[in-house]
Order: sequence, then C-alpha cells, then structure tokens
Amino acid sequence: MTDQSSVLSWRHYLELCKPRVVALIVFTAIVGMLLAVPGWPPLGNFFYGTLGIALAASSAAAINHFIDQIADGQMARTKNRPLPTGDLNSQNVLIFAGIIGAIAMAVLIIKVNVLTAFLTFLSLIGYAVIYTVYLKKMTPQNIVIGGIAGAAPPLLGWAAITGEIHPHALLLVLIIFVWTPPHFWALAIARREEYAKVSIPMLPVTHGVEFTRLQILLYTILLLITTLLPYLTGMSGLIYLISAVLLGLGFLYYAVQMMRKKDNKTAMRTFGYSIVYLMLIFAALLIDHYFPLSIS
Ligand code: HEM
Ligand SMILES: CC(C)=CCC/C(C)=C/CC/C(C)=C/COP(=O)(O)OP(=O)(O)O
Repeated sequence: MTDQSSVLSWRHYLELCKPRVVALIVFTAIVGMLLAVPGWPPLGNFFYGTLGIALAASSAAAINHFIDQIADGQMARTKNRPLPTGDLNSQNVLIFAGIIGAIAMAVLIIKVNVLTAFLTFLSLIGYAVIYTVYLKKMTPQNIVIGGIAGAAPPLLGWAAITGEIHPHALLLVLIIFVWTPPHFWALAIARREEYAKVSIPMLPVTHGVEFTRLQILLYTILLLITTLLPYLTGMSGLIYLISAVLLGLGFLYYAVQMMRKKDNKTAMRTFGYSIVYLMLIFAALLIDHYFPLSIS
C-alpha cells in the first residue's frame, strides 16, 4: 500500500465512526462526568471513561454503516460513504468495529468500572442492533425509542466517575431523549423522498409532513419544559436556567417557522440549530457547575 492510499484509507475508517456525531456524544458524556462531583473528577476515570465511550460509540457507528450499506448506497446523502463506494469492504469494517468495540469494553471494565461498561454495551447494542436492524425498518417511532441509546452518554459519563446511576444523570438523559425527535425529524422532512425511496418508515413518510411538523413543535415545547427540571430540582442554578430558557425559545422559534414556511431550507436550518442547541445547553450546565451565579 502506498503512503497516499493508506492515508486515504484512514480517512475512510474515520468516516465510519461518524466523528462529528460522536464528538457531541462524547461532549455530553464529559459534561456528565464533570457534573458528577464537585471540583475535578479523578483523572484516570475521566480519561479512560472518555476513551471507552468514544470507542464504543464509534464501533456502534461503524456497525450501523455495515448494516445499512445497501440503503445508504441508494440515498444521495449517504451514497458516498466508504462501504457503498467500495472504498472499504464489509469484512474490514466488521473487524474494525469489533476491535475498537472490544478495546472500549476492556478499557471500561479494567480502568473504569463494570457498571459503565455494562451500560455502554447496552447503548452500543441499542443503537447498532435494536435501532439499526429492527426499529429503523419497522416503525416511525424508530428514532424515539432508538433515541434512548443516543441519550445515554451523560449517564455513562456520570457512572464512570461515581460508579452509580444518579437521578441527576437521568435528567440529562431525558433532555437528549426529548431533543432527539425534533433534531432528526427536521432532517427527515427535508430528506423524506429519499427515505420513501428505500422504504424506511420515517415519520414524514408514513404520517406526512404536516403531522411531523406538529410533532416537532410539540416535542420542542416538551423540551423547553424538560430543560427546566435541572433548575427546579436544585441540580443547576440561574446561569443554566437563563441559558435553557433562551435556547429553548430559540428552538421554539425554529419549530414555529417550520409550521409557517414549508420549505426544506427552513427544516434544515432547524436541524442545524438543534445541534448548536444541544452543544450550548450542555456547555451552560458546565459553566453553571463551575461558576454558579450567587444572588445574595
Ligand atoms: C436516534 C437518534 C438520532 C438520530 C436518528 C439522528 C440522526 C441524524 C442524522 C440522519 C444525521 C445526518 C445528517 C447528515 O447526513 O449530515 C445526524 C447528524 C448529526 N447528529 Fe444526530 N441523530 C440522533 C442522535 C444524535 C445524538 C444523540 C447526537 C449527539 C448527542 C447527535 C448529533 C448529531 C450531530 C452533531 C450531527 C451533525 C453531523 C455532521 O455534521 O456531519 N445525533 N443525526
Ligand atoms: C455510547 C454509545 C455506544 C452510543 C451509540 C450511539 C450513537 C453512535 C448514536 C448515533 C445516533 C445517530 C447518528 C443516529 C442516526 O442513525 P441513522 O442510521 O438513522 O443515520 P444515517 O442514515 O446517517 O446512518
């Protein structure tokens, strides 16, 4: 193999890992770790926990590429992925996913704790097998149920530091769980024809675009209410509350715009905002944790 082709092949393996999605997933896990204790968490658990969760999520993403390769090859958004293009073959992808998945489990079991390894394994199976193999092809509620796996990382992070399942960590999971439908359905509206072409029963395909827009609006309202819970339970303070309300109103603005302007551009803008939203609301949790606003 020439130097150039091996560099290119690394790019393909990186693409298998859905690096931008995994980056945000890992960020939410890190926030879970940092919120779990006052001050700084133990460095070993922090480092190996992050590594294990990142590798497990990457392994799940690679398995998703393997299972979905035929459908991916038929949709414009995904047809240039390394399996449909033939840049990587199925066997190598499976070996890669197996190796990084096994390293993830070993790191979590040996260097972190068994609870985190177990929950991470459940998330991996939840996304790579239960969502990708079954739910995605079976029901328009696919991403709602499958969203549990994508929402788990703050809990994984928290467990990596404390070895326990804390109600506050479950609140963070709930926020991502409620965020997932508006995040994904906004994109699914813009891409509905492609999903219909490959018979994947996403909500805009099975129940129409109008109904999906309404669901996005309702989930966005629910999200705004859910994000008040960290403040109301005393987990977070005013900086978080103000951020959550402003960011939530921003999301609501996009959801309302989608009810008014029925074009794909507005839907894709909402999708883009959903990503910025999640990043910022988790950043706000962090800022609030380390620099709480005290009003005397
Ligand atoms: C079942 C749950 C989820 C579904 C069905 C879903 C679906 C998608 C899809 C189809 C895309 C692709 C957009 C593209 O091709 O550019 C995407 C992008 C993205 N998702 Fe999600 N997502 C889910 C959960 C999550 C979670 C939990 C996170 C992070 C915490 C996340 C973060 C992102 C990010 C950062 C992108 C942009 C990636 C890029 O720019 O390439 N998603 N999502
Ligand atoms: C911690 C751990 C192991 C978590 C795994 C969770 C994980 C990697 C979630 C990713 C969510 C996601 C991008 C779903 C889209 O899949 P899709 O198949 O609907 O989208 P696609 O068409 O872009 O492939």
